[in-house]
Amino acid sequence: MDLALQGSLFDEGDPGREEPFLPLDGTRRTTLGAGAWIDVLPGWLAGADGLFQRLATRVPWHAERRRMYDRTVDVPRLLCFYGEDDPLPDPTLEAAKAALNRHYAPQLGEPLRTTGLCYYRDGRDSVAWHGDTIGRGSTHDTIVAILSVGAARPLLLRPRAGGATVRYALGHGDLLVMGGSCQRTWEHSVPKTSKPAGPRISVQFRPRGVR
Ligand SMILES: O=C(O)CCC(=O)C(=O)O
Ligand SMILES: [Fe+2]
Repeated sequence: MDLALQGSLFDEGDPGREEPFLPLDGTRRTTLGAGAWIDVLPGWLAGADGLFQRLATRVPWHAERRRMYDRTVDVPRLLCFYGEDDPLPDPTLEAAKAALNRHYAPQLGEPLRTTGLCYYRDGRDSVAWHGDTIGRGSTHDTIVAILSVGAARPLLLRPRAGGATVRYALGHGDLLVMGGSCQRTWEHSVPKTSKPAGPRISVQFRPRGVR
């Protein structure tokens, strides 16, 4: 049973209302090595049912196909990308970005500007091992902040140089921030699962020129 969808029956979500965010000085930082770190704040967004429901129904999700070697394959998740000048599809995302920037922009030296959305319909949807290395993530330290709503799915991280994989179960309303060299010295993935998994939406905030 999908608790996110079930909960949303009771919380229609008022788009004008800002859901409460926990203060970001409550994040717990884990140093991964090679200059990479992760900040985690479970339950950052309380009452995330409304946001899940609004994004699921109002975002113009689209499927993509990508060329892989000699064939074209379906990207196994739905996508929608908002550039830095695009209005976001929900005021709670504007509030999330503003809160992240109050906390992270001083240490990053620039604000998070773009918003990528991924919709994982069920356990067959996934993202393969990668770093966000299109653009400056391949050469410079940066920050990618992820707000996860809906069903819990594990986000895995592994060092490019080889070594143990670390696993974070990202639940409804949780925040995970990848920082430092994480995009170029580590990779991350959300693996497929054969266990029943409800829908999950991942919201990624990135600075200009990182993708
Ligand atoms: O699902 C997630 O939270 C991760 C998505 C991701 O890594 C990406 O879109 O680059
Ligand atoms: Fe990524």
